[in-house]
Amino acid sequence: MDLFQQNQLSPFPLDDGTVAVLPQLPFHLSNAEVLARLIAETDWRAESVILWGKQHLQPRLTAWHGEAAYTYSGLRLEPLPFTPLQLALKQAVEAACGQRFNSVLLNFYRNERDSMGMHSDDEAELGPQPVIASLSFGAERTFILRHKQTKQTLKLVLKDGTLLVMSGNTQKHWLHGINKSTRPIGPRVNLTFRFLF
Ligand SMILES: O=C(O)CCC(=O)C(=O)O
Ligand SMILES: [Fe+2]
Repeated sequence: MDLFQQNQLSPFPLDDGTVAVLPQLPFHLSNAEVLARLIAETDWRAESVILWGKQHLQPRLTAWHGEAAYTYSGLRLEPLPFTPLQLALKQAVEAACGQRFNSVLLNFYRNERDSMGMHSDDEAELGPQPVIASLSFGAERTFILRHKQTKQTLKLVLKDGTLLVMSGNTQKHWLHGINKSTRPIGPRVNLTFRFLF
């Protein structure tokens, strides 16, 4: 293996989309310290969303930080300013993927019962080819990608410190999500950095 490739994103083979993975984002703090600080310092919210006309509590906690409000599933999230830790993580992610971001959605999966339903991040304010940089800390969870037409399903285990970047037509042709599990799973925090136009 070429040692110089270890700090670079590697493409994950995918039809009709572009996904790349970096197993460990270079950062000056340990993954454990980042996880502990994100859990303790974030103003976590249990948000309700409207699905098929009914109000549901999301099966995870969230926070929205950055420069613009975000609207999805009938929910309008007013942004909080970036914290110093979030800004440092944003800079590390920007350096790794050569893209700028102005917002971040934080997701806190408290245990195996927390999840995220299959969706595309395809809101108009993300532009026609959104670049979404997803950074994970804590327990491993399986990230599922499902093609909207062919139903091809791919699974990727997202480990502590992993950066996954979706770009190109990924949101147009693929859904993604995180399933619940029957096996006990510890806490995980995921940050999805986005650019809102
Ligand atoms: O937790 C994850 O890995 C997925 C997060 C996600 O898809 C999102 O925030 O839109
Ligand atoms: Fe997403």
